[in-house]
Amino acid sequence: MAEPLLVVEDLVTVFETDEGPVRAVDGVSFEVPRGGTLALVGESGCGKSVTSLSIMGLVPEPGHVAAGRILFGGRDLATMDERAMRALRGRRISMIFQDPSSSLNPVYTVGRQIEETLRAHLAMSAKAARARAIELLARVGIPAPSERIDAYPHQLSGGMRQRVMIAIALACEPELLIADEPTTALDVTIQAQILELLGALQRETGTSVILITHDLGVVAELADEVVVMYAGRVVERAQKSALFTSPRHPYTRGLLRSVPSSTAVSRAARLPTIRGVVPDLRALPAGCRFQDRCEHAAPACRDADPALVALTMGAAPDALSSHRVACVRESELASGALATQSQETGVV
Ligand SMILES: Nc1ncnc2c1ncn2[C@@H]1O[C@H](COP(=O)(O)OP(=O)(O)OP(=O)(O)O)[C@@H](O)[C@H]1O
Repeated sequence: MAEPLLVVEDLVTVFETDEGPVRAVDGVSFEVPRGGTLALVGESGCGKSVTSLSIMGLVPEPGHVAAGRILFGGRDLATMDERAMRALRGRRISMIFQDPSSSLNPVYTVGRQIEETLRAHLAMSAKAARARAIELLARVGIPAPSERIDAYPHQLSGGMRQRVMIAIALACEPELLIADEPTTALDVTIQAQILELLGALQRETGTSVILITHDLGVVAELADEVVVMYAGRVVERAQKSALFTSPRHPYTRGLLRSVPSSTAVSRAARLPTIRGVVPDLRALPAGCRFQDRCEHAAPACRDADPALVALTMGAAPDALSSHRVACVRESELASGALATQSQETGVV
């Protein structure tokens, strides 16, 4: 198998707060294949954004990467100094955020902002950068790009601003694009257009993508592999089709309970509400972090925080090595031993 572009290994990111340390990301591991799209999903506060900020070297104070490795092109980003990170950011790794209004500078034209990215990393002349910026605006579907290049962000719609952000992110043809809820701030028709654009650009450029989302419709549309996070940990990881057709962790089952199959996921399929609340990261229960919300919780679930392990039974052969789940009752659930209880009570 080809070497992955990015390997995140046992990543721990901690915020040192007045109430004590908060392990926002606690032993997270995954790989991003070249040209592939990995989705990070989970409820608000589970650590998706902190994971991506850790990769970018942008964890805000009082946070820091406390352990683990983030291997990219043979180098560990977790220990890289800020100067080296700055050379990578925007060049080899880019990020688009949820709200383009807060990422674009309101006092500069969009053209200037694209040109600055190009010139900072690619040693281009002003003239060449302007020509390339117009090309990029055209590529992301902005009409009349040679006029819009001189527009200020407030003169563009939200969807157009997000297209500009995508143009900036892809300006230097990065190997990895991190898209953090890229369509959440947009209305539904524009969301579909932006997703289509992201998919098309990815196919065209071969850029690897980490997609952070609450939206299972977005996952169904763009992801190859899915990492499900809960309270700072990965609870399940699988190829998209395996995850949608045979989710194994009770939390993933809960998230997907109203979703019949990957092909039938509607664009509006947001994460449904699961009873109970996410535990306070400063006062986690002993054992599995999901136990208080899990209908299958048993005394064994309090013994230890379950490790993420490859499935032992019932997985499609080609998914065996990649479908992993962190639940001590996984094989009972898979064998159907707990199915009756599940049918009686409704899943999670
Ligand atoms: N600046 C901060 N100070 C202290 N704790 C923080 C800070 N930022 C994040 N955290 C902690 O990290 C946890 C994970 O946050 P993160 O933003 O990664 O969640 P998320 O899954 O991306 O949520 P959302 O979908 O709402 O963006 C939070 O629940 C919080 O406990």
